[in-house]
Amino acid sequence: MTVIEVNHLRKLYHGRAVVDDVSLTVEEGEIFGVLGPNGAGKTTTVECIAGLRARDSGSVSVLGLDPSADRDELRSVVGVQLQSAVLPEKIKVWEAMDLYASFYERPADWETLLDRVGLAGKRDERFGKLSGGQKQRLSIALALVGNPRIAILDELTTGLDPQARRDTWELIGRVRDEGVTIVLVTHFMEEAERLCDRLALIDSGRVVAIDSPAGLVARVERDQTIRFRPSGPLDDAVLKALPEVSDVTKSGGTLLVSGTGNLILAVSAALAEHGVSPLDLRVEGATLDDAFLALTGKTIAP
Ligand SMILES: Nc1ncnc2c1ncn2[C@@H]1O[C@H](COP(=O)(O)OP(=O)(O)OP(=O)(O)O)[C@@H](O)[C@H]1O
Repeated sequence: MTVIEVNHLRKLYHGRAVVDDVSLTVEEGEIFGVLGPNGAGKTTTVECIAGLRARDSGSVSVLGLDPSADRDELRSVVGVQLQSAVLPEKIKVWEAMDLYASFYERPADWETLLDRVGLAGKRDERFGKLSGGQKQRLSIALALVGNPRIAILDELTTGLDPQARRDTWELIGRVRDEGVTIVLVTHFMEEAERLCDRLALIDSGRVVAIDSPAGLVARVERDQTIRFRPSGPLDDAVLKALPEVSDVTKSGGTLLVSGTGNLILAVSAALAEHGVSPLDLRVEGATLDDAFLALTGKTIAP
């Protein structure tokens, strides 16, 4: 079931279109990513979906509601976590949860929610004393306190260390498993690749492609590269003779073999035939950034 439908969305600031032509649909129960470089119009797009900004043209439907006309109804079904935390430093964790819960007719039990985001032990801590990861998890709990069917999360893990980032991804996966549809704005390729079922790549206010992460990467015709240390002597000619292999280079004791098709299978079989094992084997393929580059001529990474 489609829960969000955006058609030809356009938003101007001072006469400049920052969202120029965005069309997308989000299906119930998926994690839908909005990925693109800084300033691409991602936040503005989701703010129009959440009813926080008025669009200039185009249509937006969220669970059958129009965000610009049905704001109150929308608020009870859509939870939003925005980029910057707006809580006062001195507010305690439980006070923030209690306050946000009071905005809703049928709020979630916030004690259970705090437990789910791993903050039960911090209920009496002041917001200003929380670590970056804890603040982020609190903002996720606040976005979920109204029992939303859709959660919109903007730059979820910016500023977090790698462990806190992975913990947050795991949390979001669990929230989705409980039935909440998630729209995730990000400029982290790894986050998009690991977490999202489908992604809209956005550049300069326009959607350049929508697909699964694997589907986007598969659009890039790029050689794969395999790196390994051969366990014994091996004549390069053995590998070069394989139709899948386009190039073989040596760097110290490491071989770099590039090619297309089922390269790994072909190389492994040839090595096995010659009694050689590939040590420290690594496979490098195309990434989402390669896909973005192929589609726009630009890279997402700053
Ligand atoms: N209220 C505003 N008034 C004027 N310009 C704005 C306003 N909000 C955003 N912009 C501009 O609109 C463009 C798109 O901003 P937006 O925040 O939607 O991009 P983004 O893709 O989310 O990027 P980021 O990841 O940097 O937030 C940017 O050039 C930004 O400076």
